[in-house]
Amino acid sequence: MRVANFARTSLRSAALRNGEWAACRRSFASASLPIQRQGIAAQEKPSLQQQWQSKRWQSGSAATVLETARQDPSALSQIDIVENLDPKEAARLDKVRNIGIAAHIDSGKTTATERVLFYTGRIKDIHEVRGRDAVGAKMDSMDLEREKGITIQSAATFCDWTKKVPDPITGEMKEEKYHFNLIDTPGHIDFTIEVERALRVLDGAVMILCAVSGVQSQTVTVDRQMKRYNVPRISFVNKMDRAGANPWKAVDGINQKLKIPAAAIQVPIGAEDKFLGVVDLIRMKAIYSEGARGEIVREAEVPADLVEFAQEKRSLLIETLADVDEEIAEIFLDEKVPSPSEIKAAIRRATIARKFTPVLMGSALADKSVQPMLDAVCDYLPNPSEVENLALDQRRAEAPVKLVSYNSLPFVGLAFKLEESNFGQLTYIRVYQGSIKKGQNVTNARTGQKVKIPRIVRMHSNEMEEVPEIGAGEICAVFGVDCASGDTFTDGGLGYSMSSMYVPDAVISLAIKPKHTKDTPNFSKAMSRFQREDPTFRIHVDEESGESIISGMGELHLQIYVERMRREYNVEVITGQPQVSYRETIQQRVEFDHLLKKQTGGAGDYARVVGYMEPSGENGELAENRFETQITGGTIPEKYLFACDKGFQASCIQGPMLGHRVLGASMVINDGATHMTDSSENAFKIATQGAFRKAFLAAQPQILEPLMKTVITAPNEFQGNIVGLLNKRNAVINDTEIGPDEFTLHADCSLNSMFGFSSQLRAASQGKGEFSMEFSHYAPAPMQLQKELIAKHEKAKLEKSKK
Ligand SMILES: Nc1nc2c(ncn2[C@@H]2O[C@H](COP(=O)(O)OP(=O)(O)OP(=O)(O)O)[C@@H](O)[C@H]2O)c(=O)[nH]1
Repeated sequence: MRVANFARTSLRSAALRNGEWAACRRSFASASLPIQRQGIAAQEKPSLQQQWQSKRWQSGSAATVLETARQDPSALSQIDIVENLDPKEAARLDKVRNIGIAAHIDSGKTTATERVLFYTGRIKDIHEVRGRDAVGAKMDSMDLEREKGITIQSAATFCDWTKKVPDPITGEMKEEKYHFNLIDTPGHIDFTIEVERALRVLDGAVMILCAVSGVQSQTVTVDRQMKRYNVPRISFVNKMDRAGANPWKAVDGINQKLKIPAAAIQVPIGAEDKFLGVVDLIRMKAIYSEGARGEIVREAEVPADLVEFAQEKRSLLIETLADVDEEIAEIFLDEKVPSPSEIKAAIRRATIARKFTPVLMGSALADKSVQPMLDAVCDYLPNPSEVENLALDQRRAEAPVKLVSYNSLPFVGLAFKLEESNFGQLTYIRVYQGSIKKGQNVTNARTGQKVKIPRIVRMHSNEMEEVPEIGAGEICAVFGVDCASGDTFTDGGLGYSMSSMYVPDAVISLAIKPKHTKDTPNFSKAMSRFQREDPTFRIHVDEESGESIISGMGELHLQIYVERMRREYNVEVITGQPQVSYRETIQQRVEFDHLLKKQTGGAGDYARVVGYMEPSGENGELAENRFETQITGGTIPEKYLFACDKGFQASCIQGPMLGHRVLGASMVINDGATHMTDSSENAFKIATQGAFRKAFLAAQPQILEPLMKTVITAPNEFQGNIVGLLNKRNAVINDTEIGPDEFTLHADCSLNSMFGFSSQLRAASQGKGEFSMEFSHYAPAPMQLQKELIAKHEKAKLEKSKK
């Protein structure tokens, strides 16, 4: 990395000698400014933009610019608008930050958010998670969250932060007001969809780490999610007051485990119960949080005994930045020391480009050093105009178009979360372009339906504040809009749609029914609400047993819904044992020629389908199910082929072996026959299902089970016991890190073997071990298990047929 930078730097030096440095620097700065969302590779300067720029210089008129944007928004970039079009709009956006707080379980996300709300004047008092006053933190508004001390649903809020900045000329302190839209997310993997949808719509994130544990299993998951949505982040090492706190372990973890260049921009003053504050390495100032709740921020000289250490860490910060930022590399190579403003600008550029994360530290619980973290949000995370968001223009063959956070452009927003409230469905919307007003008509891009927005609110946890309008780049919630999570709304005929969030597969299921039949209507109501709100929670009726089966991300996920049913809908339920969600697949190609022919008087059924089934992936890899038709000569008309596709999709939902979903199967229909009077869409659907079943069972079928990435941390003395537990479960241990006190073990375990593991781990580690599990992939289940599952399934079918 550094070698590459050296090469670039010498080019840069040549440019400098030729007096081109200023131009070169401008073009570098603007090319690296916007970050790209939705996974489309960043372009340097699109030609359309260049065309547009020349247009801008020719016309020089704001009205023409706006008209061009309306006719062809793809010809504009955020930089053009923000820097050149409307200074007022640019100034508004410059002070907006849409941020999420995400981290491993129990790192202190909710505790830190509570301080943010207090220091920004949003709440009057601080209440703790599981605090003695039994009030609970503001963002954990659900009773269950307060009782269990865990966050279950993400909660949105907004607040204004007044940052004090020195005037560059006079040096006098002046105030700058920033507006934050903030989402606190759950840490537990079972509620991971909440993190997915928050990160999908946020522009930046604060990744919290524990000062004792550093990078933990869920930190790795959250890191993956941030990378999925190209979200830049700052890192905050919390719990500096805890015994054994060591922020450098977290910094190393980010560099080594998450592979993100990271450097501390602060060093701690004191540690554990003597933790007093931090040294700001950029300005070389000590910052203390004082007053009853740390509300007084006092700056002082760096304590003498810390000067040398702080200098050392400052040099390390500059060195790390030189690796990821060309301007600092240049200064570094010239053996000069960059100024504080040069360091800050480099951190901002590199963070927004996702090449670097600055690391801050503090203790939310001890009310220490939270305010500098808020300043860092303003300094280093992007404003909405610095993030490139794309939509697909459905009227122009889904051509990607840039959305511009500019109020006067047509409205485009994404519904990222639904919630049932006393006043009807509440839909959370991120406004990407244009503004949205109360009473305005908007169109749902998926359904084409036009809806009127009767009410707009800003959410503050479970409270809401009604507003008449929300501008571009903001987050709000609206009432009375019937839609699905992930729908795009636009002004009239804009025809744009945005990509939705990633929804992981359910891995666990259980049979459920109301205890008393009188509760059935409420049971159904609750089920349909939970399904609408949470795309990872699903319900279906098992055709063979007739039971309702709910499925989700883990035991806790399903338990929470069972509990919510009791509390919120007054429905007691009976549940079966949690079951693993298996998958069924095939291993070889099989041809079929299936005829459905029924003549029972009157109109009969006739359909013949010919083709083959084979694994849909190559070289034994699993791929999505695929249906294809290769009919020549019209032996099966188009409308019947459509019915065949439906038959295929239905067969994939309940596989022929266990009734679990099918994965990795491909079906091709290349011939067939119809009958003048007896053929129908239904006949072709049933014929395809019949062909599927026969061919599937002949194609070396196999049952797949979910394998879970499992991470266990425990004190070193229990390592033997825990490895023993894993061996009994045939787990594959991939890695073990041994620290001075604790070890961390990474293993792949089958979900089936992990039932009851938490109590056994507790027993094997005197309650000191922790583990987390996340779905990794599907793999063939052991032969013996496959046989047992099939036998059990056949037995259940037989018993049902006897009834
Ligand atoms: N010692 C210490 N404890 C802390 C600190 N911050 C939070 N805690 C404690 O850690 C526990 C978890 O805190 P939360 O704020 O609920 O953590 P979270 O990350 O929001 O938790 P989930 O959303 O459930 O993953 C609580 O008991 C807090 O009091 C800190 O700075 N120091």
